[in-house]
Amino acid sequence: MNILVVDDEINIRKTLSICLETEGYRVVAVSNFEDALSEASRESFGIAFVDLRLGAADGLDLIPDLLATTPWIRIIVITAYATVESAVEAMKRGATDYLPKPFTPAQVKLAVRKALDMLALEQKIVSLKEDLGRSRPETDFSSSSLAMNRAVELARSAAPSDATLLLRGETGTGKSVLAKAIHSWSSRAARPFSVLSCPSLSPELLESELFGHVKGAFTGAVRDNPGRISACNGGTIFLDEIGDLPLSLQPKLLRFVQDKEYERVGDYVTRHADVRILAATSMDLEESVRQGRFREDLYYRLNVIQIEIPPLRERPDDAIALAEHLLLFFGRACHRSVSGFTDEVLHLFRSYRWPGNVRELRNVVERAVILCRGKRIGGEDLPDNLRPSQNPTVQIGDPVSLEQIEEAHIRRILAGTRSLQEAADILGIDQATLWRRRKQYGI
Ligand SMILES: Nc1ncnc2c1ncn2[C@@H]1O[C@H](COP(=O)(O)OP(=O)(O)OP(=O)(O)O)[C@@H](O)[C@H]1O
Repeated sequence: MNILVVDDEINIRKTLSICLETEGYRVVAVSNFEDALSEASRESFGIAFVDLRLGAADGLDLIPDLLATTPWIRIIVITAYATVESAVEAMKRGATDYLPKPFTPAQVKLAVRKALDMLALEQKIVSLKEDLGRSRPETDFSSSSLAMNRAVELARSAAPSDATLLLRGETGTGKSVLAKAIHSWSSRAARPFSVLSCPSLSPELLESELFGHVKGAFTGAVRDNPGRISACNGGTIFLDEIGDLPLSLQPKLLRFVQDKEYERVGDYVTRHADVRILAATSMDLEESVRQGRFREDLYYRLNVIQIEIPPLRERPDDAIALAEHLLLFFGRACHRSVSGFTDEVLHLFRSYRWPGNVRELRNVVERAVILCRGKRIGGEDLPDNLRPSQNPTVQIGDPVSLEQIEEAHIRRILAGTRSLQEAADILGIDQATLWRRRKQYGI
């Protein structure tokens, strides 16, 4: 945790620095308004102690400027001229606490603790909101597959280090949930975890989302954006489908991975942030390196430890165990008392290729729970593509939308091909487009 101290009295700067550093915080102490803003634009601070009288300047004016640069910062105002009015005004402008001079080390520590508790609570609320929004079944990593157990073991052993990890596996195998678990098993667990999906944004937006931008950097940049890296200081960023990171952005990410340094778009100030990078890919990254679409030096930096999640079709017992786990969750969520699957369904689950892996299984179980009218889920509750003997309901010329034709076609091609690259080649689209279609149709 970095703490900024802004006070024109050298003794206060020294005392506060000593007091906070003995508690293990990194402190940057400055004497004036300009230095405070310049430090805040260079580094990410969690807390700032701001004196209300900074020579001729008014510390109150610094509060909105600091918050504009670092929206999550907790500002504790300190002054020898404590009045109710100045305290109220400071709070109105966004300060979180008020410390009258002279103060004791115990008061300082208490104020910091309060600010940190509040920060932690806010982060927890954000992550709980995300979980609620997704209403996700609990992740279940138990497996009877040797390869899957090896992957989870490796993830657990590598979690406490700061090493960059590359998670590999087909779409829907659980790379994102494993990345989140790795973060929760690391010492960064109490700090933010952020996910950025590389194919989901244009190169320009991806750069500004990740590294931030300054006001006026491009059309539409109406205010400063600190970026995910800055907001995640002390935490972890998960870069999904890293193979789709545009070539133009790769040197910037490489520099950040190596030196933890970067610049916001439209800015020349070099910033530093302590963020662990986890990356994932469902592509053949080595092929992308050979074709010059992915930098070799970045590939090696990201690939310090590689964790391979096997596809679901290679672990049929897991498909059954996960299906039962998901059935419990969706049964409860949909208020249905469905007790299990018929033997026919269990057989289909074991033999099906699961091109969309756990994501597809999850969708299949959720749909079946909603449609099921009996006690157990039967073949009639499954989508047609799981029952190869059945005639597909969607055929060219049927009165259906183009989307339905597209979905059925993609499903059939995926079921008959050995790799995503092969499927993409047959469909005549690139892997990023195929990835977006699979997300769209839940395959
Ligand atoms: N072990 C698991 N237990 C429970 N649910 C899981 C598990 N693994 C994956 N899922 C569920 O499957 C879905 C897909 O998982 P996830 O998004 O992590 O896959 P992914 O490999 O990152 O996919 P993509 O490459 O498309 O981003 C999610 O809904 C997730 O909750």
